[in-house]
This record gives sequence, C-alpha cells and structure tokens, in this order.
Amino acid sequence: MSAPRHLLAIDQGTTSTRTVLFDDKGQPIFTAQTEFTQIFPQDGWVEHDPEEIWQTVLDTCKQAIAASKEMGGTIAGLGITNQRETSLIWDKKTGKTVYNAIVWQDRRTSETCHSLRDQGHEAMVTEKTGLLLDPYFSGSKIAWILDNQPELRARADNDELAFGTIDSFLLWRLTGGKVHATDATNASRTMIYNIHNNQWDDELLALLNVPASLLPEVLDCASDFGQTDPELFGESIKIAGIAGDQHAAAIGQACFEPGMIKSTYGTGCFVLVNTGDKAISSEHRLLTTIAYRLNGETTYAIEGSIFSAGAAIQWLRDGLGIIKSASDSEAIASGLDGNHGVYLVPAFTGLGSPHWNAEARGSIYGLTRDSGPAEIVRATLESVCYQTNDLFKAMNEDGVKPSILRVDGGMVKNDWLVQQLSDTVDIQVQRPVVTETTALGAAFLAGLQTGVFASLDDLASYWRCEADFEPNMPAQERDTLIAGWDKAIARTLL
Ligand SMILES: Nc1ncnc2c1ncn2[C@@H]1O[C@H](COP(=O)(O)OP(=O)(O)O)[C@@H](O)[C@H]1O
Ligand SMILES: O=P(O)(O)OC[C@H](O)CO
Repeated sequence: MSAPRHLLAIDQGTTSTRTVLFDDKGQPIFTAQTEFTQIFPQDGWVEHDPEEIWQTVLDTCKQAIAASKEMGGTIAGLGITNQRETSLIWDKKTGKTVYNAIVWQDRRTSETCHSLRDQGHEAMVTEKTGLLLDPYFSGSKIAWILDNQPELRARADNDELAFGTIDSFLLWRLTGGKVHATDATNASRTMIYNIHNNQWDDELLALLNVPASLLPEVLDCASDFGQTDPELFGESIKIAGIAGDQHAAAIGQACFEPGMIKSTYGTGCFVLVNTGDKAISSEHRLLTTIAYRLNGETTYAIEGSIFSAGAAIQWLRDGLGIIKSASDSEAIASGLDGNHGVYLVPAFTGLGSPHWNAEARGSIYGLTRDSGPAEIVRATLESVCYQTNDLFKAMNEDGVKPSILRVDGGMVKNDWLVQQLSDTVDIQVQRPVVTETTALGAAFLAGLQTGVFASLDDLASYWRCEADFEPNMPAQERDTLIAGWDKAIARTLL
C-alpha cells in the first residue's frame, strides 16, 4: 500500500501562525498554532518582528511534518497563505530584514495617502488596482521603510534589497534565498499592481516612489514556487500554492461561481464576492481584487474590508481584562436580554469599507449607570454584525444581492455571534465543517498543482455545511438596533 498523501498549509495570520496538515480529501488531520507579539510603537502603528514570525513558521512546520511521518504519510506539496498587505524589506544577499514588518492595520502613511488624494491621484490608482488610496495597502509602507533610514534608498537603487508581503518573505526563507516570487492575489493588495493586465505598474511605482528592482515575480496561485531548503526540515518539500488569506478562504469555501460570497472573521473581517472574469467597480467604496489566478486566467472579486473584528475581542481580553479568553464572550453576550442601548465602534486603527477613514478612532456610546462589562462585551460582538451589515448595504446598492453567506475564521466558533450576524444582516449563514478554510484554500492550491486534486469541481465536492443559521429577528427590532449603530458611526465620524 502506498503512503497516504498529505498537504501542508502554512497560515501566517495577523495574531498567530498555524500550520495545518490535510489529507487528500481536504480533511485537517493535525494543527500546530503559535501566537506572536503585536508591537504598537505609536498611536495607529502596528508592527511584527519578522524573526519571531519566521520562528513560529519553522516550529509549527516541524511539528506538522513530524505528525505526517508518524502517520506514515508523504507530503505532496506545501501551500502558503498570509495576512496580506503587511510589508517587509530584506537584504537580497543575507536575507536579513531592514525593518520590522509594517502590518496591514498600520496607519503611519495616512498623511502621504491624504496628500496623494489631494493631488487628485485616487481615480487613477483605483482604476488600475481596484483599491483606494489608503495606508492599508503595501505601496506607501514600502516607501516609508526606504525613507526611514538614509542608506536604504541607496541600497535599493543598488539592487541590494527585496520587498515582499509575508508569503514572499517566507518563500524566500523557505527556499534558502533561491526564490523571490509572490502570487497574483498578494500582488493585487500592494497598490502598485495593475489587476487588469497583471503587471507591476510603472506609473504607480513612480507615484509611490518604489523602485522596480525590489519587486518579486508574480505567479499564478497554483504554481511551481520552488522547493524547501533540505536543511530546514531534513527533506525538500515542493511549494506549490500561494494566496492571500482572504482569497485562500474563498477557495477553501469553494466560492468558485460568480455571486458566491464568504466572510472571514479573524483579526479583521473580510467579505469577498466572486465576480467571475469581470473586474467590477464598486460605486460604494468596496474594493475590486483578484480572487485567484489559475492557469493564467484571472477570477475577480468585490471585497469589503473591516479592520477590527476579533481584534476588538482581543482588546477586551488583553486591554480591558474583562474576559479571560475570547470564548467567554459568547456566554456573556447571550446572558443579556438585549444590548441595553450600548454601541461600540471598534475604530482602533481607523475604519475600512465603506467609510475609509484612517483617522477615526474607537468609541462607546449609550453608557448609563447600569452599564457594565457585559454590555461592553455584547456591544463588541454586535459591532462585528453591524459592520458586516454596512458592507452588505453597500453591496446591495452596487447590485450585488447574495442570499447565502458562508462564514469562517476564529470568531465563528461563537454560535451567538453567528446567529446575531444572520439576524442583523437578515441573511442565511452557513458555517462549514472545516472552519480552517484559509489553510484549506492554501492546501487546495498546492493539491491542484501536485495532482492530488483534479479541478475546482473536485475541490467544491469536499465542501460540507456544519450548521445553518436562519434570520430570526423581528424587522422592527432589527431596524431599531441598526438605527442605533448608524448614530454611533455618525458620531464617530464627526
Ligand atoms: N469564541 C470566540 N468568540 C469571539 N471571538 C473569538 C472566539 N474565538 C476566537 N476569537 C477571536 O478570533 C480571532 C482569531 O481568529 P483567527 O482566524 O485565528 O485570526 P487571525 O488569522 O487574524 O490571526 C482572535 O482575534 C480572537 O479574539
Ligand atoms: O489576519 P486576518 O485573518 O484578519 O487577515 C488579515 C487580512 O489579510 C488583512 O488584509
């Protein structure tokens, strides 16, 4: 009997790194996970230590490879998925990074983006990239790093430095410095990549002051990305799939037909709707992005991006200390008979879609002498539902009217939250059996490239619903709650 074929997926998220081992039916059979440090040097700044990230990747991979060996398996391929716009620059010779990773949530380049908007560049940026001129994306972060230390510009001009999103950095390290590449989905989040002709764009590079010599090659999501350096794991593994985490989640949720929609609730929340081979522009400040690129063919998506979802729950735990673990939030919220008029707007690092306000900051409204920790916990969970509803309103106005929402991510273990989401958005919500859809998407890509899976139809046949949530809230109650949220948002944006 031949050894069972396994697929390894590295999911390098914002708060933790997970490496998941899947069997050849897309079932997770082993997971290793490590949280790492969030660095907040100033208001609105968020950084990660690249060496700490690299160490979590090495450690979790080693555990998963050992688990595969114990099961008598062979690893057919490795897929990488990652927190997206987070940007790194390293030395091409030594692989040493020149600055911490500037995280997607970081707002330090908000002035630069403001001034480029004031100069009238946003329409051109949006036309080419599907994005808005916002500090969220990589472009302005790259220039910030280069200009932060005087010698870095000169080193960049001397072709000594490489830029990458986290996937690209990991690929470089995993291949022992042999491969400098990324995939089309990660490239589509940099604000220097034209999503229509699938090329780095000279006009955008000039606008954002990014030298082309820094850039990785852009490949399809399922591609031959190289082999892991045998010194790392004692064997060489084929790296065969890469996608940004939200795109990987759409693949893991088998959203392969136009109109299919998924929403992932991790640190942030990201809703992606497949729009097929058409890059549709939103009239309501949603993004156009590459859902995936396979065999040279690009499938597009409309995206709504919420910056704080699970991040706000982490703040309840680590900042306020009013819950011990994230899962406590469920019993606390369901223990109240209502929200008692309390609303929390988690604009810790500004607001994303559809407001795009980098300067907004978090707020709590409606406190009375009876309000306590429970109201704040419930308001935090509810804020995730209201923010999703705002995205759906924008989508509906753009003519996108989905009837079923597939959800995933760390937060959707919380049944109360998912039911509240279904009630607030007034939509049927489906939670799949495998909620590690991000890692699953990366494994699917690696499996497609290595012949473990035959086609997208093959992948879709593995998707299973674990729980269905039907909307069950009287319309008047829903309207009242949403009106309260709208007021809180309006006051936050004052
Ligand atoms: N039961 C729960 N209820 C609410 N939030 C939760 C629950 N379990 C985990 N979370 C939140 O989910 C997030 C982790 O999800 P994950 O998908 O691992 O995020 P990421 O990939 O962004 O690191 C954390 O921010 C955590 O606070
Ligand atoms: O870490 P997550 O899962 O919230 O995802 C982060 C996104 O990729 C940021 O765009």
